[in-house]
Amino acid sequence: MPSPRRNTEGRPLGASASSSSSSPGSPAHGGSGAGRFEFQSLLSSRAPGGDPTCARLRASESPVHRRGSFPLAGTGPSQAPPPALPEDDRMDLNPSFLGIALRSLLAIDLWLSKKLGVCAGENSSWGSMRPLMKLLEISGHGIPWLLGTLYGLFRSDSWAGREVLMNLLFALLLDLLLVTVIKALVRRRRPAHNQMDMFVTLSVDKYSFPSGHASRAALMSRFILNHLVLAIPLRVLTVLWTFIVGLSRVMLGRHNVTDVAFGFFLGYMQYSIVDYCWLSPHNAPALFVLWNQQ
Ligand SMILES: CC(C)=CCC/C(C)=C/COP(=O)(O)O
Repeated sequence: MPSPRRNTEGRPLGASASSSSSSPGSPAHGGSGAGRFEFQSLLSSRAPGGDPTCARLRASESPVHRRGSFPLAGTGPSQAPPPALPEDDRMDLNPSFLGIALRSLLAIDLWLSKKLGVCAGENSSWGSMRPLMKLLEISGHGIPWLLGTLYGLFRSDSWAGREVLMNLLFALLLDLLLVTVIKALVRRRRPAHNQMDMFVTLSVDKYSFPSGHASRAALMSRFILNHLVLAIPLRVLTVLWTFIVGLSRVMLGRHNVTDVAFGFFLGYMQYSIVDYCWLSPHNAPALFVLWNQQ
């Protein structure tokens, strides 16, 4: 006997409305899976050979329309519930272009990140490059940057140097704070192929969005380019380092591409904040009091 056609959740088509209206992925439920169905329905209504009349009918039968024309089952005892529709058809709801664009971007992001994660494990295709990638990881880690800045600050014997280093410290702390807050709010898990063997992490570092290394690298390179007088090759090297640190995050499997892209954007913007709030002995004398007493 031929088996019945099944929907994306594995239920037979034509299952009753009540059995699906409370499922997490159903539009009526408003669960996270709703967009998935919208995405699929858009594809199916545009498939070659698809019936455009059918697509129009589906739109007019969506719960959004139905809600306006007659109440949901169970809300009015005297009215008959709407006729049960095949479940796939009920999923075809006002596809939002923003939702589709975001979901498509996410799908490309996951696919590309997996493809680029060639150093995610020792047995990965570029597994032998893993130690080099981990070296890059340390070069963009918060601890060496914080320790180096503090060391420079206490060793510096010029006011100009102290001012720059004080702002560098402020930049690093601001970055740490913003990345922590965003990671805790977004809570995007690291890619499944990542091995959690990172050097000194905070509890939010189980999350991947945004990449702290990418934001720090972008912030540091903008800071360095603006406050250090460097020869052109060193300036090029600084920018190159930023991009390589970002790429290494994806190659190590630590991040998806969008985590790194947003990290770069965040670090770039953070520098603008630091520049705007530039600390000096004039506007923040308390921070420089230690040296005033010497
Ligand atoms: C413990 C300190 C001071 C910083 C944590 C640095 C860190 C582990 C950031 C995570 O970076 P990704 O988000 O790029 O993995």
